[in-house]
Parts: sequence; structure tokens; C-alpha cells
Amino acid sequence: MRILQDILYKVNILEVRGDTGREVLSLTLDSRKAEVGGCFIAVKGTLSDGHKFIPMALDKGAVVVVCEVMPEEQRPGVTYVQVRDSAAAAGQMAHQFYGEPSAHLTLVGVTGTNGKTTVATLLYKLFTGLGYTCGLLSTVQNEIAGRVVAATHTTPDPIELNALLADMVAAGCTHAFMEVSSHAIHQQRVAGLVFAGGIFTNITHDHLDYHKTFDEYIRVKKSFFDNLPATAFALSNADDKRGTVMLQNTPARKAYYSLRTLAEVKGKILENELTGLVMVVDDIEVHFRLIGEFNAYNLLAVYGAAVALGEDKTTVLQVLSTLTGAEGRFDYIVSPVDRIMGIVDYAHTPDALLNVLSTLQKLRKGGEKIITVVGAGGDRDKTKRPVMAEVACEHSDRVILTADNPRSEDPMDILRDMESGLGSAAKRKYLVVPDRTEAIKTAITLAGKGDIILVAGKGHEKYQEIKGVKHPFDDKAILKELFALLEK
Ligand SMILES: CC(=O)N[C@H]1[C@@H](OP(=O)(O)OP(=O)(O)OC[C@H]2O[C@@H](n3ccc(=O)[nH]c3=O)[C@H](O)[C@@H]2O)O[C@H](CO)[C@@H](O)[C@@H]1O[C@H](C)C(=O)N[C@@H](C)C(=O)N[C@H](CCC(=O)O)C(=O)O
Ligand SMILES: Nc1ncnc2c1ncn2[C@@H]1O[C@H](COP(=O)(O)OP(=O)(O)OP(=O)(O)O)[C@@H](O)[C@H]1O
Ligand SMILES: N[C@H](CCC[C@H](N)C(=O)O)C(=O)O
Ligand SMILES: [Mg+2]
Repeated sequence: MRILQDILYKVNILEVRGDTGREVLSLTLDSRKAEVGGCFIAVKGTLSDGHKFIPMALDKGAVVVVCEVMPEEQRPGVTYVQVRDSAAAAGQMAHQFYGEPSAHLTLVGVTGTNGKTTVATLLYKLFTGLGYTCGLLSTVQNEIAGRVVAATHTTPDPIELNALLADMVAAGCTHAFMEVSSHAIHQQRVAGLVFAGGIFTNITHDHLDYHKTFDEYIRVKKSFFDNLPATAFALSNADDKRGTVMLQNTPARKAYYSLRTLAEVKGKILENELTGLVMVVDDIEVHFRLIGEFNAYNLLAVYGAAVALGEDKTTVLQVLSTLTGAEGRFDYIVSPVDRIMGIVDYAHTPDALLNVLSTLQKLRKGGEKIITVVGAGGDRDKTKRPVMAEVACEHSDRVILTADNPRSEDPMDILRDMESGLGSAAKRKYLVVPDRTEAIKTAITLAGKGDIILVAGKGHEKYQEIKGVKHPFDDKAILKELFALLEK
């Protein structure tokens, strides 16, 4: 039995009209999903205001309404709870409704512009390898003790989030690792969660369509650490310009990882090749299967978190050295003919693209060409488009600009935005091929023996979203198919 007044424990309530001793059968933020005997929480969103949908939720049988503004008319038999902040209330109520699942798990959150999926997935694989039963919430997918549950968001809404954590507890999980996106922090999707640790990877240009300014983006990310409990650890990247600021006001136990300065978790790269990384971590030399300097940071973050949770250093490094990364992150295949290397990577920001391309430049042995296929998403941050095109042209031999989820926009408009970042020097380097399959085909046509083709931006995604429809699409499968045709 879930009684309303118990679920409301911790919520900052302004006024109650009706019975709080009643049972609540479900919680929802979406009137379209309201159920008989359930509670509808009205949240002011970015597109519309949940308060408008209170009548619809009641028509569907909801018996409790949580809102910031009390409706002028109240229906008999319905309990109305006016709160200061309904987004925060949703998190706190979901936490109670689902039996405080995060308090029964060792929950670690990973935030930062890039590397969240990689770090959270590696933590999941590492702790599973150490013998624990674990859960994962990530962009690619959610996992509950090995069972895959499709992900719709990087960080789900607080109700789905707590329901998933409760499923993890029920499945016997002791640990859970999750990505915490900046949208999620801002919309308080993580309100009420009990974290055992928080990790900061890095912060660069992204999501300015949503956060408006870089300072605001930093402030939002920082608030995640400000709100960690004193019992948690807070682990940050000392080599990132904002690494220290992130932990400035956290009550948690602070620690830093670094490749360049003195830090609690110190790493040094000895070799960085296409076969992997050789690093010295805490005086131990280890070979890792992941590639590139940015993955050296991800590995240090994972190692540092495991040590902060009390795991044995040597065992952690042993297991880490056997692991591969997350799907669609520097995922590669080699063509049977001509040994062309096709790399699928989720780099969809200027910084991620720069990282992947500079990694490839460092890794190439001789005169291999780097051919980059890249686009930018529709209905998302427009300011990154010209910068991504510029980064691609500056660091590749040839570039094919193409579509990447144009969503409601005209793909040509997005491509024109990308082209606006290109000067005359780049003109000879790039082509515009709006159809993504054709673009990959073009890249293969331009490639010679041993060349490298980077297909960036979609990673694990299995679709191309055009005008509200997700058409099946898979960069890696297309590369594989086209590579196979080379034989004939
Ligand atoms: C911009 C954004 O983040 N939007 C999220 C937000 O929606 P919103 O604020 O726009 O909602 P709204 O449409 O204005 O509606 C306001 C409220 O009314 C409710 N409503 C609406 C219509 C209706 O008929 N009935 C009803 O009750 C809605 O459920 C909502 O509670 O809250 C919704 C519920 O939690 C999210 O599903 C939705 O994610 C959208 C789909 C989205 O695409 N989000 C992306 C940008 C996102 O969050 N991405 C990050 C990853 C980014 C990264 O790091 O790469 C993520 O964590 O996935
Ligand atoms: N530590 C890092 N620093 C910079 N770039 C990175 C780092 N780790 C991964 N990348 C690059 O960024 C891309 C995205 O990585 P990943 O999916 O791990 O990040 P994310 O933070 O989860 O991204 P998203 O917010 O889109 O889910 C990778 O494909 C890779 O090119
Ligand atoms: N989580 C990211 C994914 C972007 C991936 C890219 N393929 C696109 O569609 O823009 C976002 O919502 O900004
Ligand atoms: Mg992610």
C-alpha cells in the first residue's frame, strides 16, 4: 500500500485540499498516461505547461493532483497538493513510491559533456567482472543484471528512473551506474536520489540551445556535485579547465584524476596505438584495449571511482585491462579488400570530433588518408554546426557532409549551416552528400588501401529521424555491407 502522505514525505508542500490518507496506485507526469487511482504531477515544461492537462488526467481517473498553482475549481473526491516545485516533488515522490531504491544501491552518477556513456558502461562491466550484480542507465541502453531495457533518454524522467532502480533492487543488484545529463540535472530528474558517488568527465560546447550560455551550462553541471551527500565521493578531472570549480562547493569527499598534474589518481600514457593503450596507473603498468587519450581519461575516472568505493587496486586494473568500450564509441571494422579502416563513433560535438580526429592522426603510421563523414542533428544546438564542419575539414583529408537526424528541419538548411563555417581552404576538401548511405558510399569510393573512414555522430543509433519518423539506419551495418561489396 502506498499512502499519499508517506509518498509526500520530504516534499515542500504549500497547501493540501482533500484526503492525504488515501492510497496512490501510480505516478505520472504525463496526462496521457494517467491511470485510475493514480497521481498526476503537473510540471511546467519547455514546450507546454502540465497544469493545462490536469482536467485530462482527472478524466482518465487520476485521484491526486500535485501542482504549483492550485486550479480555480476542484473536483470532489480528488486530493490537490500544491507544492513549491513540482519537478523536485516528482523526484522525491518517486523515490518514496518505489521504496527508496537508490538508498539500497551503491549508485554512481557520471556527468560531463563527453565520456558519460563510456565511463558508466565501463563501470558496469568492471563491477560485473568483480562479481557484483549491477544495473546501468545509459544513452545506449539500460541494463538490469544483464537484462537489456531500451533507453529513450540518457537520463530517464524521475518516475521511470526510480522504477528502473526498483527493478534493479528486486533483481538483486548491489550497484548501479548512471549517466546524468545536464538536461536531467536542470529538470531535476535526479532529485531525491541517494548517490554514493559522482564523476565529472569534462565540459565543452554543447546543448547551448537548451542552457543558453556556457556559464549556465557549467552552473547546472556543478549543482549536481553541490547536491551530493557528505557520504558520497566526488571525482573530477584535474586536467579540465572547470574540473576544480565543479567540486568547489560539494560536501562530498573530493578526489581528482589526471594525466598532467599531481592528483589522487595519476596516470601516464606510455603507448597509444590502434591496438590499445599502455599506461602507468598508480605505479602499475597496464595494457588497455581502449584507444586514444580521451579513453585514458575515461579509464582513470573508472579506476578512481572503483578505488573510492573500496575496491582492490590491482584487481580493478586486471579486470579493466580486459574490457572493451561502449557500442558505437570508436567501434571499428576493417574491409577485407584494401584494409580500409571504418570507424563508427558517436562524436556529435566539436570537441568529441576533434578528439577522435586528433586520436586518429596520432595513430596513423604513414600516409593513410582520413575521410570523415559527418552531419549535425536537426532541432538541436545550431551553433555547433559550423564549428563541427570546420573541425572535420581541418583535421581530415576529405570530408563528406551529410544528414544526421534532420528531425523537423530541412537537411539542406543544416548542411548550409555547417558549410558556413568553412573557408576557401576547405572548399577543395569537402563534398555535400545529403543521403547518409550515399555519403558513406562516396567515402569508400574515395578511400585507397589502408585509409581511415570516420563515420561520426550516430554511434549506436539504429535510425535516421526525418520529419518525426525514425527510419531504420545503422552506420556500422552499412559500412559492413559496402565493404563486403568491395570484394566483387
Ligand atoms: C527538452 C527536454 O528535455 N524535454 C523533456 C521534458 O519535456 P518538456 O519539458 O518539453 O515537456 P512539455 O512537452 O513542455 O510538457 C510539460 C509537461 O506536460 C506534460 N504533458 C504534455 C502533453 C500532454 O498532453 N500531457 C501532459 O501531461 C508533459 O509530460 C510534461 O511533464 O520532459 C519530458 C519528460 O521528462 C522529456 O521526455 C522531454 O525530453 C525530450 C523528449 C527530449 O528530447 N529531451 C532531450 C533533449 C534530452 O533530455 N536529452 C538528454 C541527453 C542530452 C545529452 O547529454 O546528450 C537526456 O537525458 O536524454
Ligand atoms: N573523456 C572524453 N573526452 C572527450 N571526448 C570523449 C571522451 N570520451 C568519449 N569521447 C568522445 O565523445 C563521444 C561520446 O562519448 P560518450 O558516448 O561516452 O559520451 P556521452 O557523454 O555519453 O555523450 P552523450 O551526452 O551524447 O550521451 C565518443 O564517441 C568519443 O568520440
Ligand atoms: N544525446 C544527443 C544525441 C545527438 C546525436 C546526434 N546523432 C543527433 O541526433 O543530433 C542529443 O540529443 O543532443
Ligand atoms: Mg551518453
